[in-house]
Amino acid sequence: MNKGRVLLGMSGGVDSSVAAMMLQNDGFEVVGLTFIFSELKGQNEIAVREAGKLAEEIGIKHFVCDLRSDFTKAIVNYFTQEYQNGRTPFPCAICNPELKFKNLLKNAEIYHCNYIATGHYARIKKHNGRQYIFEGTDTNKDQSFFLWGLGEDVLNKLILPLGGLNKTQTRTYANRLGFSYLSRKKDSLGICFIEENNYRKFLKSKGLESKPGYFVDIGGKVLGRHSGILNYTIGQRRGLGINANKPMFVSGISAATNEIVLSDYEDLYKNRILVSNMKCIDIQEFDKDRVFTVRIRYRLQNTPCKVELLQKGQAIIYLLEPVAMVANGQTAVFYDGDRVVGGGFIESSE
Ligand SMILES: Nc1ncnc2c1ncn2[C@@H]1O[C@H](COP(=O)(O)OP(=O)(O)OP(=O)(O)O)[C@@H](O)[C@H]1O
Repeated sequence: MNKGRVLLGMSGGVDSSVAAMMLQNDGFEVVGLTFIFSELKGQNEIAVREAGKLAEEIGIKHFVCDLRSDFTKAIVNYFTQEYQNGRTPFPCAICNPELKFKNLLKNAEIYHCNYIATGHYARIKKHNGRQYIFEGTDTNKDQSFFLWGLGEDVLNKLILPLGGLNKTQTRTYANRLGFSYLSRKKDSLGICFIEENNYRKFLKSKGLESKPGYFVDIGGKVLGRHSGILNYTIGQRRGLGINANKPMFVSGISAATNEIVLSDYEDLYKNRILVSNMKCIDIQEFDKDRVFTVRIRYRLQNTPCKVELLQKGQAIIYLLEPVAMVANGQTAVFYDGDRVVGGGFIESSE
């Protein structure tokens, strides 16, 4: 049975490769598309070559789309700017809606595909008649956190074949179909456009200077010298080079004064977070008395909260239990159980 044509984002990795085979076995005509996002040469060549190889082996068409100049403008510039402003960027939250999925939709028209697909570990389901992202069933691998910015234009066409699998099942699937070389591939880690995950070296290569300044305590008292705000992250304890008689943590970064605020761990706990650029499927859901949960980093647990919408896409999150490690520039993603209801970018916290 032919279920229609689906355009699948193929990175050459095991997840999108298995997604291709699952879709094909499910009766879809699969068309593969590999984006070239970054200037990381070796990585692009591997992605294009590996995806092309699999496409040939399973008999599907495969195309390549060069997005390097858009990626530099939208993602690399945002990334460096955020660090310069003392914030901690989260590039996937911009890349997914603005580049990856937008261009999957655009190319789906070009290649006459009815659907789009990726190998993300998340599910798509209807709730009150509208499509939403839900957590993947494998909580360890769940990638719903990366997909909060997708609108209904994307969700109405998107298929996520791996949402109900765990990573072992994905590898077993590849093995079973005779693609054991795929099952041995390592997971991609860190930021895809940065070599060896060394973001400091990357920022330096983009001309960002580390300007030394002062470590201060919460009251503004000078505690020592730091090597430049680019070199520190919220919650950091190691490598501060401070002689204090108790553990000290980075609790604030100020680009305006070029200061890093150090404090006790308890001072990292926040009760309120201001977010901007909120996106959601149904704004009516955000009744300020309703309890959601919020996640403020990929690997952190969800915390119960209430959300008050403000003007111009801003909102205040009232955390029902205080949370540590809140970094400006990162994303806050709201859940109702395992359903993603929306998200936004963290502006400040107290
Ligand atoms: N360069 C790319 N071109 C097209 N699609 C991509 C590309 N990179 C990632 N994707 C799509 O986004 C999904 C999630 O990307 P992510 O970077 O998280 O990869 P991953 O979990 O390592 O998956 P994979 O094993 O397929 O590389 C991939 O499964 C794939 O469908």
